[in-house]
Amino acid sequence: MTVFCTVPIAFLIILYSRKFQKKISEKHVEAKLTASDQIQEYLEGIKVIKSCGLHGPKFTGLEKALSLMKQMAIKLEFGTGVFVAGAQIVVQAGVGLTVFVGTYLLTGGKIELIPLLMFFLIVVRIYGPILTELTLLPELLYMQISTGRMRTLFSTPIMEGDATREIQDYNIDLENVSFSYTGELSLEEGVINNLTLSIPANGITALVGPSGSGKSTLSKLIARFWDVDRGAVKIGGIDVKTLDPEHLMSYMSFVFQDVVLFNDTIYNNIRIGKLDASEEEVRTAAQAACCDEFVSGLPEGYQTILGENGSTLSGGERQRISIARALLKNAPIVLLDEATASLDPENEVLIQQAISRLIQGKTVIVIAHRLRTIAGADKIIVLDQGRAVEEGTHEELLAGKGLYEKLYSIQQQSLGWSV
Ligand SMILES: Nc1ncnc2c1ncn2[C@@H]1O[C@H](COP(=O)(O)OP(=O)(O)OP(=O)(O)O)[C@@H](O)[C@H]1O
Repeated sequence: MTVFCTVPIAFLIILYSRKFQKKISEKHVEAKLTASDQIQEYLEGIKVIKSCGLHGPKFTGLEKALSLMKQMAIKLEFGTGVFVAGAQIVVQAGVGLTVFVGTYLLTGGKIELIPLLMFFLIVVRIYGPILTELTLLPELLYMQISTGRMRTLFSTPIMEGDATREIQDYNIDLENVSFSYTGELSLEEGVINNLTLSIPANGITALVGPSGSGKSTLSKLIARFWDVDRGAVKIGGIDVKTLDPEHLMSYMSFVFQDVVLFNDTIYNNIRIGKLDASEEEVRTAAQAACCDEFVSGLPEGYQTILGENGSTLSGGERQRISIARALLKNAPIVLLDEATASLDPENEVLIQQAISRLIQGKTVIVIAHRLRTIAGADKIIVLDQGRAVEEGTHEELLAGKGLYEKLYSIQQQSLGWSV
């Protein structure tokens, strides 16, 4: 009798558990597909950002969200691992306990063999979907959160501002600027903290400081890659928040370490600096940036198609192309992120020559890593944990015996610190 009751119940449970399992898998696949579509869309957005580094950073708020998503992914991956391992232990212990109790009851004559086997079958069948669900639960949760964030991200209005207001002078002032990548300043120390400083027009201002002190972030806030959380960045007295990012960009050239090159001809890669430039202008810029010689040596010359992000060129050559672009653009403000990677002496000399042509008569902000290269700067600002801790010329700062002097001595001793 017991067998007759147990068998149909067992079949019903098996059937139901299969449906249940299938439902979970379908839900999982659906979530995964939605996420991958969004990721695809997101990556497209990132490509836009990269190109906007040259033309206009309207979408660079996306980059901020990317880093948030990265941090979240790391935390969730870790959490998922711990959770899944815990869930597996609990479920497997449950199966073990069932077998133990069943065997005990069988040997005590309190249950027959066939109902027991049926019971085991049911247990195994039920535990399967439970385990699957527990395993997938964190992943589903993760996808729900990340798709939610992506939705917010894509619905974020792009930066706007006046596209006609002319900047008359290029003094740059930061007034009590605070910024954090998470946008949660009240909860944590920002990357830039209540920073007030001024960068004079028509001179070279170097930003120095230990790694992570906020040099790159500061230069990108000036270019309105991101909006400050508190305070204001002003150029010629105009708050950059009120300016259209693309319009603001027309006043700036960038020579960053991570040069963005497109899978296009060298000619077109340089011309991005000024889309209506004539062939002669492109060549002149390339010559001034010490590119002409190596480009002319290539079988296809300026029509050589660069691989993905210029992978066919050396680091120094890529950088010189980005300088040619900046020279062609001829913007009054130049933001320069000095290369940290060691270049061979020949490339280093050529790059220095190209840079000195680029910065002539401009308002220049150099993010300096090797202090000896900025000893001649008009003003050096030393950052530490997002605060300006010292300001002055090279000589003044050395005499001050503060952080600059310390960093300089360390570099002099060639200990290889990146500052
Ligand atoms: N896109 C980002 N998302 C989140 N955090 C970031 C991002 N970019 C930089 N940070 C963080 O902000 C802090 C300041 O970074 P930043 O690159 O401005 O420093 P830096 O002084 O230029 O450093 P380095 O000399 O190493 O280039 C660091 O802690 C860094 O990890």
